[in-house]
Amino acid sequence: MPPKRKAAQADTDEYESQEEGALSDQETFDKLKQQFDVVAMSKRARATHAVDAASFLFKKCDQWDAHLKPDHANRPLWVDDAGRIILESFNPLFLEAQKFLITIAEPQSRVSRIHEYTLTAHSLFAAVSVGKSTAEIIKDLDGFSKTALSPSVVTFIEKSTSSFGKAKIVLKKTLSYIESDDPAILQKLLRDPTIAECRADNTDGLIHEAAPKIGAMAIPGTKMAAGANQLAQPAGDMPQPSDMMASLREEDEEEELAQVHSFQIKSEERERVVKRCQDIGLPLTEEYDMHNDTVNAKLQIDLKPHAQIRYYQEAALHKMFSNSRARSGIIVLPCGAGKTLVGITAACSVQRSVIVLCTSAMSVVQWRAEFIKWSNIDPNDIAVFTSESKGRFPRNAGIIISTYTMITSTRNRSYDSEKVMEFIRSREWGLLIADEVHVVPANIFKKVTYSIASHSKLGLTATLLREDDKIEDLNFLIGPKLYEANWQELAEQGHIAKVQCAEVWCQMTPEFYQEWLKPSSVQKRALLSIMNPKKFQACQFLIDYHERRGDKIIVFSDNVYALEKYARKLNKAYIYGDTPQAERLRILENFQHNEMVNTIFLSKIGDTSLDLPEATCLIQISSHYGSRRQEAQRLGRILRAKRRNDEGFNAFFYSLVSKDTDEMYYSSKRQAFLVDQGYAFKVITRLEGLDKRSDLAFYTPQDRRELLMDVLLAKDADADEEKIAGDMFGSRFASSGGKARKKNGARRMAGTLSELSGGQDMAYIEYNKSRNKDLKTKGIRNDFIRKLNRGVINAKKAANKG
Ligand SMILES: Nc1ncnc2c1ncn2[C@@H]1O[C@H](COP(=O)(O)OP(=O)(O)OP(=O)(O)O)[C@@H](O)[C@H]1O
Repeated sequence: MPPKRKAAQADTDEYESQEEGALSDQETFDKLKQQFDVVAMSKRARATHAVDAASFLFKKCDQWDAHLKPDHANRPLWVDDAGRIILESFNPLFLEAQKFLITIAEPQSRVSRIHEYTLTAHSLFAAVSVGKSTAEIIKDLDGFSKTALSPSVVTFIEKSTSSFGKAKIVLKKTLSYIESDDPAILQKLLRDPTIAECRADNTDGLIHEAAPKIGAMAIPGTKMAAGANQLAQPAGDMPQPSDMMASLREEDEEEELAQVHSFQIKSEERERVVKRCQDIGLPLTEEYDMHNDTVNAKLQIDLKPHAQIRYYQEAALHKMFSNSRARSGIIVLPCGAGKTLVGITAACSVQRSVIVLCTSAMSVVQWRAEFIKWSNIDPNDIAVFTSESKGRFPRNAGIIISTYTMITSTRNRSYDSEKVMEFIRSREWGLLIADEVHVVPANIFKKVTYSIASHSKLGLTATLLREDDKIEDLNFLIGPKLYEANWQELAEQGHIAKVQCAEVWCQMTPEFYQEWLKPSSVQKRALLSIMNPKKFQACQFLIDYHERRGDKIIVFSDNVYALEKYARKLNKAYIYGDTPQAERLRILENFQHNEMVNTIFLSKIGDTSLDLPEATCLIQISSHYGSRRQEAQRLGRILRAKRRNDEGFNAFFYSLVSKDTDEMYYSSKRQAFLVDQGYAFKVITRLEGLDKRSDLAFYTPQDRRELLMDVLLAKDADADEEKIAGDMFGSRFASSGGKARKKNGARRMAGTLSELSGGQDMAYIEYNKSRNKDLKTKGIRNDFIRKLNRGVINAKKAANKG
């Protein structure tokens, strides 16, 4: 038997001998998995020790005392027996250890001096998928660790990694197969009732065929690509002719004999199979050997010579493309760090048809423009599939950019849309790029993977965060997390802006707090906290301050009642779900180009559905509940600031909270992710000079009383979070009782109070006209800006047509 087969046989024997005790192995694996689930541990701890939720994290770890290595001070890691890893960022070996940990573990928290990681089955799965062997992982982890690794950690690593890579999920002519070079593995899988149920045919046998050859590759835009030829083996190491013939013959023999075995599964059951395989400890890899794909046409695309990808983009792409194959998975980079270019480079590496899915039609336009900016693709080869444009590409290979909604919504599909969908369904795609993948609900993504037969998938996101624990699903639907960048590091290097985060505590005024303390509905209390006059003044004060500094400011309010009140009173333009498209565009374009429009107010429509221009200051006045994802996403709006490389430049992120109300609790919950990314939230309890400003709104007791009356007269529904029609992403965390606002429905009675009290509120009347209308009627004053805006609109129209 030739060596390779012998090895395969040995593997099988080993596997089968393990299988004799399969039940206990499985049990051990499950137990270990449970043991290593820190989230579940913390939930359990909370349930059993209701007093506090954190002390269990600081329990004494016996093994640390017993096995502290003599030179522990030089080593940067603590690894406890549950797989939690603490990394000292001040240790000389920090950078090396960090590089290693990013590959094998999940970053949990990266505050300035101490970073925390966790070993999970997924992270180890990802580590092996990028070429780390079990022995290497254990050796390096032990090498960096101050103590000897506990046996449970070693067993967990061994168990999680040993079965990895034994079976793959592959696509052939748009059909899905489970493939392995060891038939025993497939037989074992087929003995599992869930997997057997998902099999596409009823036969017992397997399909046998010759194994494909493996090629070599370089990622475009990297140094390696630039000198790919020179990187071939140096002449001294080249085998001599006689050796070469012998090795070629050997290769030939192996090629003749190397076989792969497979069985077909139902495409619609793909996720179930992937999940089941993971659960039984035989995770499937999804790899695409594009260089040997002779079925799908090659796409003519390469990066333009000026495109030089940055080191972290290259690191992320290497995780995807080592081994000359494309491996499916998720790349996590902060907003503004250049996820689009990562996606485009991946497309240039795969060089087969690509489908890109975005969350909004605006992003579709952006992606198209970026493809043209960074690559030499013929623009005709890029088709856009949105409600306005139903393009297909003319040649055999091309790119389609669309939205999740277009691909998944089946209701009222037009004839043209159905034709494009047929076009998409009937072909194989080399790469599926899923943008903003963390906001896509799992059921939507399941529909996507069912409609689109893609050989590889790349998920792009800034945060793998969801409040509903559904993030795990992405592991089955796309693949493991391949790379996650360190936000602070990128900020230090000027790739994203440095941000000063502050929580501003606003005292409730006595009259507002008195009402707040009364037994009233949750909604009323929420409105009282948001409309607290001191908060209003703080907002006005900060806007003034930052406008004077030349900042562009976005004020976020999830509550539309407050949004309108604040924006109108301060004479600023605002956008919420019901703002017509043309008005939205006009406001955003003015914000971008018009020096007179430096502040805009946005509802949560700004989180996912708008292409927001760059801002340098964010102020949150109301945010429902503790969504860490939304907080991170909003911070991302200012990370792109172009002035980030100016000496001492900082962007600003303020959260205004009414003191001693529920807002304080939610605010700290929301900050958790950013704190873990190393952002320090300063608490500002007093804004210097605010009390002396008689020009601020609600300065007089009379004004404040009138505002209070107004709030008390408001309906409870006014406190509900906005629900945005057709927004499949943003509404996941909406309050269940929230009702969609009808178009122009809930406009509150302007000037009610003056009418009720019989008094005249001059200030209120003066500012009560909407700045939105102002922008519309007066239009844009500056000729240059007008031209520019016309250009932008025309370009967008042209892009949509294309
Ligand atoms: N390697 C690079 N060289 C030069 N410019 C780059 C590079 N990578 C990204 N950029 C630029 O950085 C900016 C931000 O990139 P991009 O919009 O892709 O970020 P992002 O991570 O997708 O952000 P968001 O999540 O906010 O959409 C863009 O102007 C882009 O052209």
